Amino acid sequence: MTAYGFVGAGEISAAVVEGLSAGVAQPPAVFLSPRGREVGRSLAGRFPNVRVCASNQEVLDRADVVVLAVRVPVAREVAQELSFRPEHVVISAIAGVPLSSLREWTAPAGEVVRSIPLPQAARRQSLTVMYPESEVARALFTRVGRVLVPASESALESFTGATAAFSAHLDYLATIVDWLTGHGVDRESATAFVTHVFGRLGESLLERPDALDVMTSKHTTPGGLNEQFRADLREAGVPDAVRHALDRILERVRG
Ligand SMILES: NC(=O)C1=CN([C@@H]2O[C@H](COP(=O)(O)OP(=O)(O)OC[C@H]3O[C@@H](n4cnc5c(N)ncnc54)[C@H](OP(=O)(O)O)[C@@H]3O)[C@@H](O)[C@H]2O)C=CC1
Repeated sequence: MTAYGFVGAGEISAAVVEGLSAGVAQPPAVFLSPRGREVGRSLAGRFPNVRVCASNQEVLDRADVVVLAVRVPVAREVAQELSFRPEHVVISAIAGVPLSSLREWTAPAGEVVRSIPLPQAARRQSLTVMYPESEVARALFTRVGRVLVPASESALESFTGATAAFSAHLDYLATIVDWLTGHGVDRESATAFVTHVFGRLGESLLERPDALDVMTSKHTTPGGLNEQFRADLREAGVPDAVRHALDRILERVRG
């Protein structure tokens, strides 16, 4: 069975490793780099298939499939210090580092793939965007959810841009909670209501491919309250602000 190595044992590696291991009858062998000691120790303590190596190079020596999951500023230095082999398949989770750089840093590795695994990998519910198509990367990410391969590297970068919207989305929900608490509702009830309503809305969106259009029109009765609220936000320039902010993220992602 394929052995997986992870250089960078932080939040996203922990999610993928948990998805590969938790409750799996025959989990693959997983080798972790020594940095991020807390995460590594915890994963190795929970899962017998997981081992923390003495060095980043040991990870490469033990695994043919190597996931790079360090932060952008250290990525070049970390990769260039290592000796890759032609048999290595390198799967980068690092946002904003193009395939051309990754190939240069990891030569003579045989295959290099970019990916955007999601934290839901821990529950095997990631929808991992990856590029280019790769049987080996697909096999890894299918173990922790589903896979989406866009038409180009540039499209993968657009998906990276979209991931920047998570926090603002949660902030929008927190604004509604705050507004409720300023209008006669205690914080606990406000939070319970908002997380319930929008959590269930999220579940409904997953049910069918056209759900976004269908749900939007279902919740926009002509002359109704939702229509008025949406029109107010549009008039205030919210969609344009979202597009502009995403454009700025994409510029940053593309360096
Ligand atoms: N979090 C997410 O949802 C997603 C993250 N990504 C990408 O994955 C990458 C990692 O993100 P994330 O997991 O959140 O970051 P974290 O900061 O949680 O993890 C990064 C890990 O890299 C370790 N590290 C630092 N220097 C080295 C080194 N020289 N050798 C080996 N390991 C090192 C850190 O160790 P220490 O703690 O000791 O500093 C830390 O454990 C980023 O590039 C990010 O863009 C991609 C998709 C989703």
